[in-house]
Amino acid sequence: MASSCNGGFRNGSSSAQRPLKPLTASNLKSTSFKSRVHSSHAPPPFRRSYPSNFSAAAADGVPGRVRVAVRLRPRNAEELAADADFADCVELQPELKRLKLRKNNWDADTYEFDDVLTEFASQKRVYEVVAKPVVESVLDGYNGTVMAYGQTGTGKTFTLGHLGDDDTASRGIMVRAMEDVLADISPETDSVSVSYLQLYMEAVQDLLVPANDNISIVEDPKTGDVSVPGATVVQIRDQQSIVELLRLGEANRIAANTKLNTESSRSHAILMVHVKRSFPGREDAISSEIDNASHLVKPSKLIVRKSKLVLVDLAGSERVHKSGSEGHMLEEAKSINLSLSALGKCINALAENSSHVPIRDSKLTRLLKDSFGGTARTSLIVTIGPSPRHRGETSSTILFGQRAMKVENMLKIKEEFDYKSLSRKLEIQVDKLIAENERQQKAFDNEVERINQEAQNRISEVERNFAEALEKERLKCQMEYMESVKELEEKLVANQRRHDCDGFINGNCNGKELGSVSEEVSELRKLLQNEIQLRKAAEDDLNKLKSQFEQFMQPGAGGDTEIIRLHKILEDEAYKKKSLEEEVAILQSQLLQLTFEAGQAKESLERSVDSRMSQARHLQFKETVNGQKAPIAPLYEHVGLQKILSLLESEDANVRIHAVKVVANLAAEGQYSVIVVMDELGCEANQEKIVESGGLTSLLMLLRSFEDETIRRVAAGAIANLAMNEANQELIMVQGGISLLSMTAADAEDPQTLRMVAGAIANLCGNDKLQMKLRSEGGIRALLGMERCGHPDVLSQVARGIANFAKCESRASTQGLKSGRSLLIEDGALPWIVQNANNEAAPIRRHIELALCHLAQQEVNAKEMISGGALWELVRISRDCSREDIRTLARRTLNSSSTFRSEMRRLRIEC
Ligand SMILES: Nc1ncnc2c1ncn2[C@@H]1O[C@H](COP(=O)(O)OP(=O)(O)OP(=O)(O)O)[C@@H](O)[C@H]1O
Repeated sequence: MASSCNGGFRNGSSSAQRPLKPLTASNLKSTSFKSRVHSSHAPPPFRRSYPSNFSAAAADGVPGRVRVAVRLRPRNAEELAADADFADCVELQPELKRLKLRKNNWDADTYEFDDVLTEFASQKRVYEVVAKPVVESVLDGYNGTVMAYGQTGTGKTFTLGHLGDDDTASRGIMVRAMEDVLADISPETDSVSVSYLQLYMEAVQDLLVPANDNISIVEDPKTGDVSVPGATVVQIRDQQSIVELLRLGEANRIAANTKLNTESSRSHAILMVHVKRSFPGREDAISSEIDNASHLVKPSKLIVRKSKLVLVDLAGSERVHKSGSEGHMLEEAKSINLSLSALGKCINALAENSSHVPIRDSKLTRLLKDSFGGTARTSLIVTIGPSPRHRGETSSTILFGQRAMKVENMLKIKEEFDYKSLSRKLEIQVDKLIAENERQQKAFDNEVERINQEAQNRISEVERNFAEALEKERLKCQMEYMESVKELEEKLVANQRRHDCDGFINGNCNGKELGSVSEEVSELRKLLQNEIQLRKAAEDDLNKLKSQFEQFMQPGAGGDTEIIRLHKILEDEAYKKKSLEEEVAILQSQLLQLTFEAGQAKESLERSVDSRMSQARHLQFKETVNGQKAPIAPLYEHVGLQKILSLLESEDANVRIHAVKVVANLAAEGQYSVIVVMDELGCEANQEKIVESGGLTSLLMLLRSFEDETIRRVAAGAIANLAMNEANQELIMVQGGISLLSMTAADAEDPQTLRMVAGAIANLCGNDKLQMKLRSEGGIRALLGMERCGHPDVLSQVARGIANFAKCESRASTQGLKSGRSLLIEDGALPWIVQNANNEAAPIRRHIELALCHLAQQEVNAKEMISGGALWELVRISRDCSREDIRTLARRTLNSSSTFRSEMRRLRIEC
């Protein structure tokens, strides 16, 4: 049968091809059994540094010849008596590692062994020479075998299995080997387990559980490794437990009393010690895959080495006639001899490099497959007795040993990564990391939430504090202002009274006191004047800057392009225009002529009107149209109103200007006529005719014209005049007049245009029916917006409009047609009203005074007026207004309001 390439009773011829050796190989190569003795300070084998190629070398194998030592048993009592006159058949030369086997008195054969142990060799010495190197190899990861072979009664069991209960010095190899193994391993990373078997009559039995017999021997088809999976395996943790196990095994081992040995073992005893050791792997031995997978946390990468120490106490070879075996014992002896013979044949085959090693001839050879010609480090001790009576058996034993010495094994370390352990560690680390990550994420989220909440709380608190502080400050300023005004007024009144009284009694006044008050008042006035001037100057500057900005913003190139484009259009239209020019010129001259005639006719009419009021209004109308002669009533009789109105849409700007002026004058004259002399003269109002003929629509259209400010100004003036008539007011609204006027109010800069627009809106403000619509179409805001102009005439119209609106609201409120606060207040008019209530321009002041009175007549406005500072203005009006009727109105208004009354009481103001 061919030997396995994976070791075990194989041909050893290839051993010379293994160049790499582990450190332990030096021992293996040595010609002696000298042990590597570790000092107590030496690190354990797995903590030694290995050459970088250690693993590779171990994997490929290193040669290791079977070591053989011979041990001579001392003469026993029987031999001492029986052989007293005879010399020993062997002579040992231990220093030369030689044994001389006497043939006769003058001749001897000399044999060399790896070690020669005399009858005086101690058990300790035997262990260190024979077994210790193997044990160390096992601890390094190799398989190892220590086997005792010899004639029955020569001391195999004594050498191997003696427990040394009475004398520890006599402990055999098994106990000592386990001691060394247990001393070397680390309980945290390593483990040791044993099985104890006997091969008896070609059956494998469990010495630890005797009922467990006939155990199968299994060979791994890939590796060739031999195992006995059915055997009991016991984990060993301490020395005591191994001794007990060995004792148990010894008790269960079959022995018999023979002539040669009272305790002759009738079976081969096999102690299998499994050593599993783990240690950190080298970085380069770890696959990159694992490195990648563990880039965050590198768990220790464990390498596991599994080795096996096999200690074999063979049954003794015997000559049946010498041992006196018969019957069953004879069968036992035959079986023993058969298995030993099979072993001898295998060793012979291996020693002779035979191509066939009869490994399957016996279970013993199958079990020892790895020990001879395999991967194990094997040490054989052959035991011999000294008696010349057994010279033949001794010679046979020596020859067995000599042949065994020729067997070359290929030692290999079997190591592997502990992937299971690594995977378990990685899983634990991953779980830990996930848990830690989740914990940190949760903590982070909570922290963000907390910071957010804190920030929100802080913002809310700051906002609340700010609002409270602002409100407090505002109330404080208001109160201080009111108190100071009150004080000043009281002081003034008191001084005035004192002065009047003193003057009445003494005929003269207290010049000093009066003088100081006057000075104070004039000082305040001066300050006020300065403020107004500064404000005007600032507004002028602002307007200048605005116009500069607008000029700056006009794109020169773009403008030029536009002019060129328009010029081209004009050229295109030139022919058309030219043809119309003649007609226009004729019409213009007709208009001028008729205007002149109309003026003359009007003057004659005016002379017949003897009224100062009408003259004043006449003058006003003349101003309104920018110097245009007003009385042109008969004009349309000559030209035709339709013709004049059609000229409003003329292409020629000049014609449009003339036409709009004429219409404006007609409207103004109509107004005049309607109010003053219509009945007397029996004339129809021009306004009605203008409106009927679509003039209002044309005028509103002209408001959209941005090209000529004059046209917008005059058109707005005409609309303002038409807006004095209630019927026209509704028409203006219907035709979208408010929007157009608001639009003009928003973008016109010319104060005169704004005055006309403000006047028109002011007129509309006086219409009770149009209040809501006017407001909803932005009329009030447009009116207020024009105060930006700052021109007194414009402000006067704004104030008039507000007064008109307030009057209508007051009236509606009184009639129960309106509830809720003033739309003026809602549109933000109150601050401006209060600010201008004491405007130095009398027309503005009067309108605002009236407006304040009207607003105050609506109880619902009272609180807002008080908080807005209007109360003090009303009090001032009730006391100081130069017009008696307004003073009375203000006083009556204040006294009729419970809200105002209680506030005045609180402030100790009398009215
Ligand atoms: N070196 C020794 N020194 C002292 N006594 C020894 C020695 N070797 C053997 N003996 C004794 O010799 C006897 C026989 O030994 P042992 O039983 O070990 O032989 P054996 O080879 O195992 O025999 P068998 O093969 O029959 O089992 C025992 O009593 C043992 O104590």
